[in-house]
Amino acid sequence: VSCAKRAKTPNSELLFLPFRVLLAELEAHQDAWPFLSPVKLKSVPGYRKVIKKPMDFFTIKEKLINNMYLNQENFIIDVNLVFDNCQKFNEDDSEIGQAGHRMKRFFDKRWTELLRKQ
Ligand SMILES: Cc1nnc(-c2cnn(C)c2N)n1CCCn1ccnc1
Repeated sequence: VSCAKRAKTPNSELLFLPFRVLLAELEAHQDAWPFLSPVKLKSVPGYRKVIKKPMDFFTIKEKLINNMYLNQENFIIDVNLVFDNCQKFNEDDSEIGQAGHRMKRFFDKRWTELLRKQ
């Protein structure tokens, strides 16, 4: 059975509700623009070579909707992959690099607030 089917129970929907809320907040953030959709590998020289596992907010949302996150850990790993890729490919003082640092700080803050509430 594919993971999508196995995780289709209602409580998993409930379990992942905070992630959908959190992801919506990330997407609505003013500094989210570099991360909203997959990097166009054909038009960004070097990206495919340097970044082994590209990730973006749209892809994360697709995986969430298709129940492909079997636990909280995998969701966090993908979100952090977005920011780690950004830091790897962009200088800290670049536009995109700065956006990535601000987004990571925002995510870390909201994630700990969410955890404390549970
Ligand atoms: C995310 C991310 N990390 N690096 C890039 C990127 C894309 N082109 N160049 C030269 C980069 N350093 N991106 C994607 C940024 C996507 N973007 C750029 C303008 N609007 C969205």
